[in-house]
Amino acid sequence: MSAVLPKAFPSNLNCSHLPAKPKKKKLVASPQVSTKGELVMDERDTSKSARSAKVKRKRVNKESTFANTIGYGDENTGFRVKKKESKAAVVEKKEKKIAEELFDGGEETVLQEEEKSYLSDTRFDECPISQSSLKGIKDAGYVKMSKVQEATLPLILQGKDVLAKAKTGTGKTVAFLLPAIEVLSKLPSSNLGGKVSPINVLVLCPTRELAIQAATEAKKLLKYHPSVGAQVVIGGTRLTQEQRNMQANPCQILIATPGRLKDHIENTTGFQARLKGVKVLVLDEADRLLDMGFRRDIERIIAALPKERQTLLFSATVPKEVKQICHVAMRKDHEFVSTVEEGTEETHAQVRQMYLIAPLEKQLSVLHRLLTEHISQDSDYKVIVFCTTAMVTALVAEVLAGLKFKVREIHSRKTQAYRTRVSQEFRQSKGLILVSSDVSARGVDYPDVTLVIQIGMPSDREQYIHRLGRTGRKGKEGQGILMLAPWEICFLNTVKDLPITEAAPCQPDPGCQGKILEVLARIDMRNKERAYQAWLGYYNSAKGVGQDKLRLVNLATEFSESMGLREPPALQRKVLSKMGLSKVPGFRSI
Ligand SMILES: Nc1ncnc2c1ncn2[C@@H]1O[C@H](COP(=O)(O)OP(=O)(O)OP(=O)(O)O)[C@@H](O)[C@H]1O
Repeated sequence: MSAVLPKAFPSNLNCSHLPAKPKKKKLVASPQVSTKGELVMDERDTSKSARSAKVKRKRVNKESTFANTIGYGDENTGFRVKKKESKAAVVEKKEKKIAEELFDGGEETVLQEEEKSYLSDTRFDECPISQSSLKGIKDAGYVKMSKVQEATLPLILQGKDVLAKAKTGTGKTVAFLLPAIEVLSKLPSSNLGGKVSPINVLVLCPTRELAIQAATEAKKLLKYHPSVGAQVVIGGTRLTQEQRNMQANPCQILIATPGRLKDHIENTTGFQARLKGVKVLVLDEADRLLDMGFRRDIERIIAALPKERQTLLFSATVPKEVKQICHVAMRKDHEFVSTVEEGTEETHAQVRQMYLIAPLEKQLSVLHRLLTEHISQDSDYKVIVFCTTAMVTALVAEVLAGLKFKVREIHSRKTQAYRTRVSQEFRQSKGLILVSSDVSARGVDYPDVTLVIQIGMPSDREQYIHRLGRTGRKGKEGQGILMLAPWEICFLNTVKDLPITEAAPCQPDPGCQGKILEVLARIDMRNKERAYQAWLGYYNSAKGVGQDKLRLVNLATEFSESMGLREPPALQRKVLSKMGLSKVPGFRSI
């Protein structure tokens, strides 16, 4: 099913690359409903909307039946109440309320129908899991298992090592936490309860935000397991504080980022001994944790764990290399589970993907146009703009704030307290743009993100998929736009099997470039220098771009011009040397 894009996104806009968000149709009487109670569908309704229409039609029929019963019925008058007998006034009021609820519910039903795609038919209460876990699940509002949860639970409960692949936003966190908690709850009680109990479940996550989020999910599931505790150890917080927390509170489940965990292994008294209790090791975003950036830390951590343990690897992307090296962590006879059908895309069909090509000097004004269009279409907009590096993220956020967009920024140069606060705010907000580096690329579960924009080529295909996966979660619709400079087109080769289509060229608003230059002129020169250096560092090691150093000089100059600079900033000699660029003519150094 490649490249079939729902026509429900018409390209009838000024900026025609931006799909219009299908308007939620309220099921009050409207011209869309014929006198026969059928839904009149316009041309845009294709298979998906037709599916929704079925549900809507059901509601409409319900409405007319209900309307007949209570004396509504004139569709053209908006189901106004025909006042019959005055003694019926109270009843009428009640009925009207019910009718309103029914109609509001109609819209919700449509959404739920669409959202069901990631769920299986199996209910949690049909599974062999403890009452305490079931109560936690119920309180969390989960009734049916998602497909990946259904597929992995029996295997994990049998004690198998599992490598699991399932699309973004389909409930992988619960898929590994729930059975891990079940394994824990079956351990002899000597393993539980004491304040300095061994660590039994170790979950590793590549980013701090993700670790915090997994801990929050664990706490929901542990609500009725009073003697079991989950703690988090992540960078950017005080090591001593974490040491105290792990001493003072039950900590059978530890959720950690690799660097900080290694720090505890090396510096926290008694920690290694506690790790000897690990029965289940989880690598969330396993492909990321096993790539070169983390591999050493992971090997060091695994060396500190008992060999007799169960290991679970989860991710939305499992490239071949991961299958080849997963023996680093898992037993040979592990099971590979994928809920992504062979030959189908790893991205969601309900997320429309587009790319557009814009030279660097136009990218900010194109971004301005994309955001303005999107905001005008959807007052509940929630957008993530991904940038290549932390300092470029900071710069883009500053420009967008200067252009009066409602923006927050998140990247590794911010303190952890700030990151946690912004992350929390964005999770709960609507009408907000989050400009982010890859700290938000994987795993972070922000509900109802309407659009993901990626500026510049992502580090690889997997990162593209994970960033895109911040929208269209739990079966909802979403949009993704990848903005590339003309010389980044090579990246498209890596995603050519995905249904990503080219957008029509975008004409920025006249006058916008002038405003952007004004904003750029007000930005501190140091921020531009940092962005330039970071940009250079990123593309210097980017596949398909960084090899030709002479070309890189020109591209970096283009980037500095896009920030309104006449000449590129000078870099410290040692920085150029670290990047292997000190002998390349054309860079200015100090
Ligand atoms: N069975 C379920 N029913 C309803 N909602 C669920 C269920 N399981 C998980 N969820 C919710 O689905 C959302 C997505 O889950 P989660 O973040 O674990 O997805 P994921 O597959 O790990 O995504 P990613 O690949 O981006 O990390 C979360 O808000 C979670 O609370």
